Amino acid sequence: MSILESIVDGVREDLAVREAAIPFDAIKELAAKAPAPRDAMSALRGSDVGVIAEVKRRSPSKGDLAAIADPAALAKDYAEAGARVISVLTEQRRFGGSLADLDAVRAVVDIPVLRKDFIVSPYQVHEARAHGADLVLLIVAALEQNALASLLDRVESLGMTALVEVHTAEEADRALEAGAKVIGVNARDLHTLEVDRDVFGRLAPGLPSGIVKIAESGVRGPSDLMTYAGAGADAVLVGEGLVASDDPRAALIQLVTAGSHPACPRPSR
Ligand SMILES: O=C(O)c1ccccc1NCC(=O)[C@H](O)[C@H](O)COP(=O)(O)O
Repeated sequence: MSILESIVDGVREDLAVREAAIPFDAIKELAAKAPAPRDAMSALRGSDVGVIAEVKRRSPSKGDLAAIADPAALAKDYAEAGARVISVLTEQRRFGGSLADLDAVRAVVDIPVLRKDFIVSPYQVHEARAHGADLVLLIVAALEQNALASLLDRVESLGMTALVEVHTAEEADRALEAGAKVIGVNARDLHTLEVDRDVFGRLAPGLPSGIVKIAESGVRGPSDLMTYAGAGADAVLVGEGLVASDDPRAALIQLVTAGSHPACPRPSR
């Protein structure tokens, strides 16, 4: 069993517990009552290369990264430092996240918030909305094609944006076939955990110009952002490079400054 399959097994078990506590119809109702989602597409399509800053405590590849006792304070720092979007890992077993983290972040920032999890059920989409998420991650490698297309439709029907994650050319074709508008190319292979920063440069030229292109994983500083920008990234998604630094706010300011520097290649549309 690959690491991704084992994560998804745990996610399904935890989901069954939550669904027993709050049935599907009830979570749908809560989602319908939530304030309207923010416009994530506009946030991601800036004239500079943007940064999606992640709240990430630990990971299967690296173990503990940062304690993050106060996710709201970190999110405020991120927003003030110029993040375009905040990503909140809500998976509990491997990443130490929770929906409470999402609530805490949502309560203190006005920019779009991404629920980063292993979404395999419509329930989790409504749950994300009920907790104030504006975007939801859909990982192609974790989903059959029909499920991917129907979850994507559901995300959009709730006014949210789907960040559809791929790692191979075949997955990119599946994302496009499903109707993805925002595609994240993850440098990390979720089956082996190997990080290959060249994957974005190989896949991005094959994506249509209208697609918002996000480079995910492996950004440790401004030069990685510049490399992804040169390969056509609209934005980069950064976890470890921020949370494991001595000063996440300062580390993010460096990235945001690099993304808006005149020497930084601009997103082409
Ligand atoms: O980070 C991991 O080890 C990991 C393992 C298995 C599935 C997903 C994983 N990470 C999720 C992500 O995609 C990253 O949190 C995100 O792209 C940021 O990556 P990084 O900047 O390298 O922390």
